[in-house]
Amino acid sequence: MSAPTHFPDRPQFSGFMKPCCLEGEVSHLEVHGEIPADIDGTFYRVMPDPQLPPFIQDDPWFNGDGSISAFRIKDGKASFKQRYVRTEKFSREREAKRALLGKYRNKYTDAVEFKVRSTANTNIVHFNGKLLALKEDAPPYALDPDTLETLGLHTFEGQLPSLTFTAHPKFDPKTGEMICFGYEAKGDGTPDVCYYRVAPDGKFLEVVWLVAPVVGMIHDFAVTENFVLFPIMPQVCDLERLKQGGEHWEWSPETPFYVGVLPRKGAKPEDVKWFQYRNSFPGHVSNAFEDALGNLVLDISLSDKNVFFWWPDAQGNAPEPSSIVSQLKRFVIDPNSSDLSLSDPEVLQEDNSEFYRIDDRFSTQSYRHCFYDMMNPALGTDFPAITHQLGGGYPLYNSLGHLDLQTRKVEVYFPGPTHMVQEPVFIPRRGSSGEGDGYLLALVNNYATMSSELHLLDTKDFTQAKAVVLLPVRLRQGLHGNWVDSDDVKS
Ligand SMILES: C=Cc1ccc(O)c(OC)c1
Ligand SMILES: [Fe+2]
Repeated sequence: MSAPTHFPDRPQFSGFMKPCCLEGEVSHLEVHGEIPADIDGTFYRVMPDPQLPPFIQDDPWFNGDGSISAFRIKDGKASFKQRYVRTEKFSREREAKRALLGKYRNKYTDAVEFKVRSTANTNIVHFNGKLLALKEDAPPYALDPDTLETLGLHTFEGQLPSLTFTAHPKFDPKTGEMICFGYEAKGDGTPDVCYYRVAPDGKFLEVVWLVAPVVGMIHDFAVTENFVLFPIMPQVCDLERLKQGGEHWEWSPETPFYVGVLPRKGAKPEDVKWFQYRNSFPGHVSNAFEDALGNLVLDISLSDKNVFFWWPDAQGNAPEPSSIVSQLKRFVIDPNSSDLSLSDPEVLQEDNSEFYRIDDRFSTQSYRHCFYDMMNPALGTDFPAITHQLGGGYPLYNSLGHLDLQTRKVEVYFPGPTHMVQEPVFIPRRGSSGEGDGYLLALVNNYATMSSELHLLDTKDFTQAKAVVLLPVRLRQGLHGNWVDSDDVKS
């Protein structure tokens, strides 16, 4: 197998999606407008960014090496640092000067044998003094929050019982506990789900092993005060297909959307209930909580179509990417019900939206404010001017939304006609405990300058930016990130 010397001429490697391959620091970023003086912390985010050209055909965006960006904000100023996670894959490929890892989550296509295949490219969370770089097929990699240096694979001093760790752990704001799971937890193609809770000091509190009704992707999940919910996408894995060098995932139009419901504490494996709804694609969770009647309220992105269109069904069918719409929907689930079919959810917001973020101090609790990415072409995006630079392989969003779940009013921030937004983070206003009172910060792709920007909004004045911070470089589309306040680091 000869190693390619350049990235392929495909949308996911072109235009704004051309790999960046950059590590470094900028000590003073250019600020337009004003960064409020009370903001003091770091915005960490991760993007898949292949260090070397893949040797397999049409490698999806999701298979790139995890590159961590850290934006430090203090005293109205912003600095920037970026470093790759030194995964086993990254380090061995750097040494070999060529790609060695094959297809997304298919070890049978690798050029060498890996102990851990993680690309650490999906989320970056702060826990117990460390950053954890997450990919749902492996344990976390731990990083130093200041230097972004990789400390190594993190198995919680050997307590981690699962081969896998979700990219979407949840944090209980009252207890500081981290609630997690892994799926395909006993290896590729296994239906085993491992649920676990970790105390703020890193000690495992509880482990429960479950068996899922289908080996499907469980990308995000939801937690309430007394329950956890596991939404399974109808993207299914088959070990024989993997062994033949095929894709890890295949869209299954016959498979329902399952939601597993398990008591959060003290559950036995047989306590899990698998509710089901008609075939649809569950995306990211906004939040979940228990209502006055003890029902579980699950606010989640839902699409009628296969959002991961690059993994088609067995016949090769996939939707036209521009036809895919996801909406924020609300399922109400009675955990004691013996009827396992879910009623139609309520549409909370009509727009095509994803990447919901909340005031995390209200995670697992009843909440009022939801912030998100949305796509509304009528806002004025100049598509003819930017289409050749968009790249592709993922849905795009041109604006930020704020939904008030009490009044159902929506506010929209449109960053400009040549811009697309990445996932935002919410920053509480210092000294204020009011839900949603603070700032929203998002990385923005500017296709006119072919560089990246941070846009900072005050949630009290949502429709215009308080500050726009310019980066001298382009950061390609990323996944998830989190705000780590300086207060949270000290305590
Ligand atoms: C957005 C979802 C998602 C799901 C699985 C992945 O491996 C991933 O990698 C970046 C992203
Ligand atoms: Fe995600």
